Formats: sequence, structure tokens, C-alpha cells
Amino acid sequence: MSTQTVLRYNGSAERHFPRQNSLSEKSGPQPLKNIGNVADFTRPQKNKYTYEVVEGIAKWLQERTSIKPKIGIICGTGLGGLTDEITDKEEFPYTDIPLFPSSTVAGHAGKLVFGRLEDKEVICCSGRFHYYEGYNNYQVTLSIRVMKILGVTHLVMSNAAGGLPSDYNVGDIMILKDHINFIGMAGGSPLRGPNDERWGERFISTTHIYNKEMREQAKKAAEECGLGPYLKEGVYCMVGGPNFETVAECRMLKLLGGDAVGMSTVAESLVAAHSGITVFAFSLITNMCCMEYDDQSPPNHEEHLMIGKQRTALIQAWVRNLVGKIQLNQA
Ligand SMILES: O=P(O)(O)O[C@H]1O[C@H](CO)[C@@H](O)[C@H]1O
Ligand SMILES: Nc1nc2[nH]cnc2c(=O)[nH]1
Repeated sequence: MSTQTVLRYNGSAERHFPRQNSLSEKSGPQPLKNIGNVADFTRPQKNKYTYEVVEGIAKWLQERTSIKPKIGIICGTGLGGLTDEITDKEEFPYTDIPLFPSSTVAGHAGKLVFGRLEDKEVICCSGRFHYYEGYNNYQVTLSIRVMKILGVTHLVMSNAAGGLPSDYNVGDIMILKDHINFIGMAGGSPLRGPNDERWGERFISTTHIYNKEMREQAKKAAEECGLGPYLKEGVYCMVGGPNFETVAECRMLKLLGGDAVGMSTVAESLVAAHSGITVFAFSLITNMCCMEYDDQSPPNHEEHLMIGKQRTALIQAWVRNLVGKIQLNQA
């Protein structure tokens, strides 16, 4: 048949595009063969860690430890040394815990540590999960929900981050007063998807996400530990990574009100706040972001690990002091 013939429309489109009987005559979703469970396509994607699954993981841990943690700690890049302060330790490599993701980033040991700090029972994640590793947000935040079921009411989180303002220095510590969630604002919130009310409400306020009382306690603790001169308070920008930012991106983040930039923490903060956990977080400034094209010191992960090591002792003493100040009956 020539092209000419096809173009000369003869009044019946079906002659060239025959109707699929089954599609036009039946109503509702039509079956396709060998595609698996139809619900996987036709419903919002579910967080695979349902409440019951998380309960199962928590129960597995409870059967193996006598510690009943009220305080959760998350160690950022190079800050795994925070676990050194914990006594009566019981450790679980992530690879041993049922359904737990594993750490793939250098500087994240990949174990859960239960124990005591300043006479309080704690659980510490030595190693976190990042979105850029290829994990979904519900995997990135699994440890927070496990902590919730275990009874955690207060969370202390750390991260390594690049500094944006010119009066920040490498080695400074920035308490998070607020954040800008670039992934979340673009639709990638960890709270996206069907909401299980057993965790929290569908819509949550984030105006006071980083608890003021804990921030004040942390400032006091910093003075007591000699960390005062290095202490800042500011806005953390969460980006997807794993690449570090271009000069134009750094300039934009600063213009938008950011004080530090990193690739973690915010998803965990949101999931914790969603379930009523009191959140405190801080950044160790491991590098200054490159604001000029002739800048000769672009960020690199190894350097971040090294700065983490250099600040470990001071940060350990500070976190320990802060944990001592937390009043557990006041959420
Ligand atoms: O946020 P944490 O886990 O501390 O790690 C930070 O350090 C790594 C880059 O060196 C990135 O993973 C960044 O997010
Ligand atoms: N995105 C980002 N993450 C970091 N982690 C440590 N430093 C940096 C940085 O400069 N940018």
C-alpha cells in the first residue's frame, strides 16, 4: 500500500488502527498478562517498612539487648568516634539486623550501638544511610522509626557539611536552627506516600523542628567544654549529592539563606518530628564551599574524614555533656 493510499482517509480510522475490542467495551482497568500485582501500578507506592515490619525489627533488637534507649544518636561522616564514650555497649552490625540496609560510605561504620552515656540509656547509629547511595527515603529513615518503637524521645544528630558564610571556618560546629530541604521541596519528602497515623499526622508543622530548649542546652554545654569559640547556629541546606556543589550552586545556596550544605540529616529530622521525637542536630564544618572559580581547595571526602577525627575529642565531650542535660520526662 502506498503512502498516498493511507493518507486518503476513507472515513474509517479503524481500517488503519483496528479497535481493541476488550479495551473499548469493558470498563475499569484492563488486565495485562504477566505483570504481577496490579495494585503495584494503580495505588500510591507504599513504604515497604510498614509499622508492623518496623515493630518486627525493633522486637528482634529488644530480644537481644537489655538497654531501653530514650536518646538516639546519629553519627555523621567521620564522627563515629561518638560511640567511644558509650559504656556497657552492645553492638549490632547493620548486616546482622533483619531487613536493615547496609552502610556503603567510607566513615560510616555500619552498626547500631546500645549502651549508656552519662547514665542515660542510648542507641547510636554509627553510620547513616544517604539518598545518594541509592536508598529510598524510607530506607534512609528506617533507623529513626526503629528508635521510635524502642522508646526514643530525643534525637541528637551530627553531619559533616560545607560552610557558606565567610565568617565560618573549617572545624566550626553549626547547630541547626532550621533547614532548606531541596529534595523535599521538589517532592521528595520522606513523608510522601500513604500516611500511617500510628507514626504521626498527615500534615506536620516544621516551624520549630529543631528544639529550642536542646539548642540552648547545647550552647551551655559548648561553653562548659571549651567549644564555645567554634560554635555557630544556622540553616542547613540538604542537597541530593553525591557530587559537591558548583560555584554557582554555592552562591545560590548562600543567597537563599543557607549557612551550610550537606547530603543528609533532614529526612531523618522530618521522620523523627513526624512521630513526636524531639530533634537536635549539628554540622561539623569540614570545608568551606568554593564561592570563586579560582578557588584552589575544592571539597573532598578524605579531608572531611580527617577534620572529623581532629574534632572528635571535643565533640565527644560536648555531646556527652549535652546528653547529661537532657530531661527525659520533658519531650
Ligand atoms: O551528612 P554526613 O553523613 O555526615 O556526610 C557528609 O559527608 C559526605 C561528603 O564528604 C556526604 O555524605 C555528606 O552528607
Ligand atoms: N553537599 C555537600 N556535602 C558536604 N559534606 C561535607 N562537605 C560538603 C559540601 O561542601 N557539600
